[in-house]
Amino acid sequence: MDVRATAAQPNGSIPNGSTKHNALVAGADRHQIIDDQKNFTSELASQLKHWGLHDTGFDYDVVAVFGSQSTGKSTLLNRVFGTNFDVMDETRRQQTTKGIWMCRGQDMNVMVMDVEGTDGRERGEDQDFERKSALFSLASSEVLLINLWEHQVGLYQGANMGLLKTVLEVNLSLFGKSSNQRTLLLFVIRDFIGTTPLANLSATLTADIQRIWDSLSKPTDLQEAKLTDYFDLSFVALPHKILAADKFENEVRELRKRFVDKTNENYVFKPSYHKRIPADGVAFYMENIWEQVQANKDLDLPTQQELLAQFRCDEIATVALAEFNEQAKFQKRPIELGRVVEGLGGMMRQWKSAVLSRYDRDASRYHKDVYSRKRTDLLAVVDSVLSPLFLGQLKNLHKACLVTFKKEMLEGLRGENSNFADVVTAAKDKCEVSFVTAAKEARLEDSDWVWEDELELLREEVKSVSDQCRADETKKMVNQIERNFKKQISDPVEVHLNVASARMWDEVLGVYRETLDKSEALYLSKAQTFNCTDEENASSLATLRRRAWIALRAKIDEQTADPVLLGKLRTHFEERFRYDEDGIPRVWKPDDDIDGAFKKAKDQTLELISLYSRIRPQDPENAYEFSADTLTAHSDDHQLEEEFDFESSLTVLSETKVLDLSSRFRKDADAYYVEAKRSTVSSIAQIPTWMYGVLVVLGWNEAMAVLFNPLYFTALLCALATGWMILKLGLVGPLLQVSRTVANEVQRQATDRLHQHFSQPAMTQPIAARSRNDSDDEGGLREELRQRRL
Ligand SMILES: Nc1nc2c(ncn2[C@@H]2O[C@H](COP(=O)(O)OP(=O)(O)OP(=O)(O)O)[C@@H](O)[C@H]2O)c(=O)[nH]1
Repeated sequence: MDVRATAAQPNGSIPNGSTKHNALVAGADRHQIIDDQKNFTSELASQLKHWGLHDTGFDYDVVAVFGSQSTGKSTLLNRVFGTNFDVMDETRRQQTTKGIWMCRGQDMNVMVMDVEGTDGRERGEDQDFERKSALFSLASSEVLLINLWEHQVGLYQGANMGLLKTVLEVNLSLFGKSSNQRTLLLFVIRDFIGTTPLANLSATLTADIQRIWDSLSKPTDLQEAKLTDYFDLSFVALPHKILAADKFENEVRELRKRFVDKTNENYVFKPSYHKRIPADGVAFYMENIWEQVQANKDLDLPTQQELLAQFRCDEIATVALAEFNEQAKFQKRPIELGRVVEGLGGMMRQWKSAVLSRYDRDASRYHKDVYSRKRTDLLAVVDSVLSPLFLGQLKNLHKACLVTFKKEMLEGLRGENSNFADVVTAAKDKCEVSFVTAAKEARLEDSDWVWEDELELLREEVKSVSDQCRADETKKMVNQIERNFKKQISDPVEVHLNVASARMWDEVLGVYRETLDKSEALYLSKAQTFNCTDEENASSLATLRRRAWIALRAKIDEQTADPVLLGKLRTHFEERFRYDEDGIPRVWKPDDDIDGAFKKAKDQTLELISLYSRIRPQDPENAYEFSADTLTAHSDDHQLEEEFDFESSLTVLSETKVLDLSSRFRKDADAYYVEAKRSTVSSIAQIPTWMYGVLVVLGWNEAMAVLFNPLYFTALLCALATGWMILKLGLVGPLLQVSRTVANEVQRQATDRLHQHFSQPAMTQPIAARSRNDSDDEGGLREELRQRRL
C-alpha cells in the first residue's frame, strides 16, 4: 500500500499546487485502502490511529467521491478537504487514481475517500472494479459526492446513470432492511457555465435518478420504497477551474464550509447519515464490507454491524479481562495458601467495576444487542474468576475464626472462677460476628454468592469444638474430684481398718458414702456452669461413683496387703496373748494356762481374716450397692468400664489368700507360743533359795569383819555415799561413758605400742645409740640409712 505525504495549508485553507508532484511534500498523509488488484489494506487501523481518528468514537464522518475518470475528483477533494490525493498531470491526460485512497480531512475528523474513476480507458470493458468500488463507497460513506461535468447532465452513459442504476439496485437490498440508514448524494456539477440555471440541472438530474429508481427491480417487500426514504439529493455547481479560476476558488471555499461549519444551514454531515460504527471499528467494518462486495453477496449491513460488534466487543472484553486477570492473580496465591486477604471484597468490587467501565466505554457504541450479550458473557467470566476467590476467602475465614474461637475459649477458661458457658458463648458470638462481617465484605452485591452455608458449617464445628472442650473440662473436673475424694477417705478408712471391730465395714462404708455424697454435690454445682445435659451429668456421676469405689477398693487393698494384714494380725494376737485384760505384759508362770490363752488369742485373730476377706457390714442397711443407672450408664473411660465388676469387688481376699494368710499367721503365733513356754522354763531354772542360806553361812565372818572394822566400815560408807550421789545426780551414764572412753584410749595406746614394738624389733636401739654418739657425722648416718634401705 502506498502512503505518501503532501502539503496541507494551515487554517484549513485550500492548497494551491494541484499537481501530483506538488502533492508529495510533508503534511497529512494518505493511504491506499484498496489497491488496483482489489486487495484491502491491513494497515487501516494503525493509519486511523496515526491520523488521531481511532479513538474519536462516533465523532467522525466519512465522505467518498464517485464519477468518471479525470473529471477533477481528486482536485475537488484536495481543495475542499485539504487532502493530498494525486492529481492528473494536465499534459498527459491519463488515469491518476488507482484503487481507493483515504486521507484525513485537514482540521476535521473526516475520512475522505478518493475512488478510482469510472469509465476508465485503462480498465476498458471491465466494469467490475468500478461497480464494486461504487458499492463500497455507498455502503461505507455518509456523503457520496457524484462528480460530473455540466455537459454530462442529461446523458445516460456520460453521467454514469447505468452504473448508478446497478449500484442503487444493490443498494436497495443493502439499505432496504434498515430505512434509517440514509445517505446524501451530493451532485457536484463541474465547469458550470451558468447558461442553464442550477435549478434546471438539478431537476434534470433528480428526474433521471427518480426514473432510475422507478425502474429498479425492487425486492417484493420493498415495492413501495421511495427514493427519498433512503437518499437525500443535493446539488452544487462549480465554475470552470481555469477559465473562471477566482469564481471556482470562491465556490469551492463555500462548499468547504458545508463540510466544516456545523452552524451552516447546508451542513452535510447530518446524524442520520452516520453509520454508527465507532471509529476504532471502522477498519474492520470496511474490510468486511469489501469482502462482501468482493464475494458478490448482497450486503446485509445490520449483519455486518453485528459481526463487527461481536468482533470488537470480544476484542475489547479480552483487553479488559487481561488487566483484570492480572490484578486477580496476585490475590489468588495467598488465598490458595489459606490466608485471609484483608479487604478482598473492596478489591474485587474495584476490579469488576474497572473491567466493566472499560468495556462499557469502548464497546457500548457497538450494536446494542451484541454489546449487552457480550457484557453478560464478560460478567460471567469475571464472576467465574472472582467466585473461587470468594469461596476460598470464606474457607480461610472459617479456619481463622475457628482458630480464634479455640484460642479465646482456652484463654477464657484459664482465668480463675471462669464460667465455662459464659466463656463459650462470648467466644462463639465473637467468632460468628467476625465471620459474618468479613463474609459480607467479601460478597459482591450484584452476585448470587452466599456465605450462610459456610456459616452453618462453622457453627457446627464451633459446637463440636466446644462440646469436646466441655467433655475435657468435665473429665478434668471429675479427675480433680476423684483426687480429693481419695485424700478425704484415706485416713478415716485406714483408721477404721486398723481397729478391726465387727462394725469395721459399717464405719468404712459410712465414710465412703458421706465423702461420695459431698463429691457428687460438688460435681453438680460445678457442672451447672458447663451447661451439661442431664445425660452427660448422669454419665459423669456414674464415672465418678465407679472411680470412687475403685479408689476405696485400692485403699482397702493397700490396707489388706499381705505384710500389712499379717502385721495387723500379729498385733491383734499379741494384744490378746502377751498382755492381760488390763494391758499389762504377762510374765508366764509355770502354773499359767498358756495353752488356753494361746488358743483363745489365735482363734480370735483367725476370725479377723474372715472379717477382712469381704466387705460385709454388720448392719445390712449400711451395705453399699451401685444403682442400676450407675451400672448401665455409659462411661467414656472404656478401660474402667471393661474391668469393673461391682459384685466381685466386694471380695477383698480370695479363699486361697485366706488359707495362705491363716497358715502364715499360725506360724507366727506358734513362735509366740514357743517363746512364752521358754520364758516359763528360764524362770524355773533360777538359783534355788537354799543357796542364799549357804552363802550367808559361809560369808558370815567376812561380813562381820567389814562391819566391825572402823576403816572398812568407813570405806563402805564412803562407797555407798558416792554411789548414792552418782545415782541422785544422774551421773551413771556419763561416768560409764568416760570409763568406756578411757578404756578405749588405753586399749588403743596399748595396741599402738605393741604394733611399734613388733614391727621394728632390732633397729631402734642401734640407731638411737649412734645418733647420740656421732650426732655431727650426718654423712655417716645417711650412708647407714641408705645401706639399711638396700
Ligand atoms: N476543465 C476543468 N479541468 C479541471 C477541473 N478540475 C481539475 N481539472 C483538471 O482535470 C484534470 C484531472 O484532474 P484530476 O483531479 O486528476 O481528475 P480525477 O478525476 O481525479 O482523475 P482520476 O483520478 O484519474 O480519475 C487535471 O488536469 C485538472 O487540472 C475543472 O474544474 N475544470
